[in-house]
Amino acid sequence: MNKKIMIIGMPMDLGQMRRGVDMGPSAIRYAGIVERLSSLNYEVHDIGDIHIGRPEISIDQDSKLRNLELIAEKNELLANEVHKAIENGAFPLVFGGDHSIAIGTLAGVSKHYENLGVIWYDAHGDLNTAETSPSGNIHGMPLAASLGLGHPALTQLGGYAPKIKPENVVIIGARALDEGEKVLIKEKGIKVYTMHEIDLIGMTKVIEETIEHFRGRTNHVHLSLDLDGLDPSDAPGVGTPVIGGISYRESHLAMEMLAEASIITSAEFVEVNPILDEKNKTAIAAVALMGSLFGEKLL
Ligand SMILES: NC(=[NH2+])NCCC[C@H](N)C(=O)O
Ligand SMILES: [Mn+2]
Ligand SMILES: [Mn+2]
Repeated sequence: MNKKIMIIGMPMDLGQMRRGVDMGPSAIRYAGIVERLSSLNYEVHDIGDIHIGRPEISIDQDSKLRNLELIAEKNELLANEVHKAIENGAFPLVFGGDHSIAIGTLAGVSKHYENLGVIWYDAHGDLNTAETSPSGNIHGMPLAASLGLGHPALTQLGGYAPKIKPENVVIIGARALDEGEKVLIKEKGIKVYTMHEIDLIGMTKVIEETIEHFRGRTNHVHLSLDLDGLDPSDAPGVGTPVIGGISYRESHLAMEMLAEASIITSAEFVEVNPILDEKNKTAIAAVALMGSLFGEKLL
């Protein structure tokens, strides 16, 4: 694994309606991420947070694409930082913020790799567009936008689209999909491990198959880990919890197996909301998972 890590905080909360997710990057830092990765002999650079400057009163109450312009503008800044990190030979590690930031992260990463793979670890598909979204919240749209579907302000971020191809995407942990998302998954043939498959074959097989899926296709895989992919009992500090999720243990194993395969070349950990959390439990879980992703072992 790349021994140089660039941490980028993205305190975005405009992609959804619940306050507090802008404090996610602080909560993750408070849980000791820099010390954790440094102790694994990484050279860790923390560039701090991208400036979001959220207005106190949401300007866009009834939109089908709430806060579109601001989200696009701020994600452009994130894309530039992610791009710079890779240019400097570092592994970009982004802390959210709501999941709309994946639009910026992927715009920065995919510039470098023609066949970027993506693991979308999430209770949700985040495959909505303005037409299919039940909420108008852009954090439910980043995977669609990165595939080139949706409003041009999102799909054309960085000046090109699409960022990724449907055959290079693997969704893990899905258990809450909107009707339009189900149609899209079938239409595009996106590989999805729902909770049903995880229960049935186990996380070991799910990750083995995922690694196998990327082998020969690409050497660069981005991990977009939404903490709501985990069960709310293990990660209560998220804005859109869904019961019946992946356990902390299964997630830990998944990260260890990905570390062993050394296929992950960029990552983001999103949707940590310390206001909704219990004693920073969700950020602490995120930090432990990152430890495993970067090769931490007990013995
Ligand atoms: N990144 C997330 N937590 N997304 C939740 C999305 C929920 C729902 N599918 C929506 O579009 O509003
Ligand atoms: Mn989610
Ligand atoms: Mn998500």
